[in-house]
Amino acid sequence: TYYRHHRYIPHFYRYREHSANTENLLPEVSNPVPEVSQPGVPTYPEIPEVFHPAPEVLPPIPEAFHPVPEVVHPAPEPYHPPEVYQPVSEASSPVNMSRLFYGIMFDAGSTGTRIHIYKFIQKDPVELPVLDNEMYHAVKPGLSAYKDNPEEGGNTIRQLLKIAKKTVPEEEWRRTPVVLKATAGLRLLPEDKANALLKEVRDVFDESPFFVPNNSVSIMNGTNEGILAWVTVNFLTGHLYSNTRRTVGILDLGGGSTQITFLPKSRKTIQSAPPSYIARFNLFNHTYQLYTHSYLGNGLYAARLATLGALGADGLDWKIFTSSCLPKKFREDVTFGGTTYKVSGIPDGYAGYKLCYYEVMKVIKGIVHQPYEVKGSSIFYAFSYYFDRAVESGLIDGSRGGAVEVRDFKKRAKEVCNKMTKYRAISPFLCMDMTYITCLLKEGFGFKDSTVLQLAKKVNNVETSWALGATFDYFRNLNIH
Ligand SMILES: O=c1ccn([C@@H]2O[C@H](COP(=O)(O)OP(=O)(O)O)[C@@H](O)[C@H]2O)c(=O)[nH]1
Repeated sequence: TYYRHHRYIPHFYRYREHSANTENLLPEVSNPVPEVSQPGVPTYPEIPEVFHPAPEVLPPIPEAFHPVPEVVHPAPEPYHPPEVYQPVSEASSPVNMSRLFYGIMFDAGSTGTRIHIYKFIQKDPVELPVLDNEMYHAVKPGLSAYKDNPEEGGNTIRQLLKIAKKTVPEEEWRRTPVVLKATAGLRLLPEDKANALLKEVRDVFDESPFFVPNNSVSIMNGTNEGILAWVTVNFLTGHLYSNTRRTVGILDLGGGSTQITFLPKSRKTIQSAPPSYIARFNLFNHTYQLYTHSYLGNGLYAARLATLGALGADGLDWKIFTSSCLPKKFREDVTFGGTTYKVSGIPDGYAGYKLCYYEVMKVIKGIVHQPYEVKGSSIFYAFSYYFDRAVESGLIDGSRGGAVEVRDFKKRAKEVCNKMTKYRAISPFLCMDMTYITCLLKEGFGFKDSTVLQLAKKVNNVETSWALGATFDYFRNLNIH
């Protein structure tokens, strides 16, 4: 929680290694295009194909395929080991003849920097390549907090790279790409400050032993952020394996921005959307046309400040920003994106759900577009702060996640706001956050009370984040347009 920023020393707050289970199997590579290798540029096994037109009736699964129902189905053609693979030395190979490769993706978010180290295995010749596991690690605060001290920001990256060096075997370092993509935190900074941070990261990458591709450090645009999270979740849930139109939508609530992405079923959704909200990308012989939008300034932490009237305000040294969403006696300095604000409840005023709802409406009304189809029956996966707040408020169990209806958020928001003292210890912002989430879902996107949201932090043991999709995009250009 950022309001305790002054106690933050950048530190590792999560460390885990987990193996993706067999549902993360990547099906076989089809027709690998031999790559012309360029000096200094390592070559990789192709990210195997995750999209095959599914035959109408599935023939029995041959032994060569892991028998994972729904996720893997036999490819229509016999398997030919791709020719582009580099021989992998025995030392780096768990079993003889196995080929493995790694990808390192940094997520420089507004509230934290995370490293994802993905390990893919290509077993030869009868086994399929699998996404074997993800090493995930995070530090707080995010890079933007170092806007006036980029060197220190660079040190957080250096720290995380140490984990990469421990995770990736030394003989793989040289051909393991390291990429960083920044999201809302850097988008919200003045260009010169953001560029100084990016340059610092580039220098840190350059001094590392990993492969630093061209353009490996950048600010990602909101459209790509939405699409790549959609790719991750649909891959991990097995929806990219068959040629059905069945996919799941995603709702991502970050600190600075929020994304909604889904595959529209109805033409009207596409026709009635602002043209920039429709994006296309190619995934293995198929062009997907998605509804996607990222609302900059509508992430949870940016929305708090907007609700308080503090975002972009002047007189920050002396102004105190108040809200009826906060406990009356609450008073604290809060920091977001390296700027500190004085915030308080209304000591002799009213607090509670109704007033709070009215306040947060300002941040949403007329800003968030309601897609035509969202009232329909698509399944949406909601993660990031949707998940965190649902856990904090007791809506779901943190280790298992679960499905909730939009009306559950509303019910819990009312309870939290009308019993603020009870929830004060969990977070003084819980009422504001829960009310904002309710308002965003209902008044913003236009979800019905009965819409079911699948809340997840991980799917099949892999973080639900755009980072895996971005790694696919790196290895195999998805050609987002
Ligand atoms: O692999 C990840 C990446 C992010 N998050 C969560 O997603 C939110 C990230 O918001 P971020 O700081 O990235 O905001 P943005 O910059 O996207 O607005 C926080 O709840 C993180 O804990 C996560 O759970 N796993």
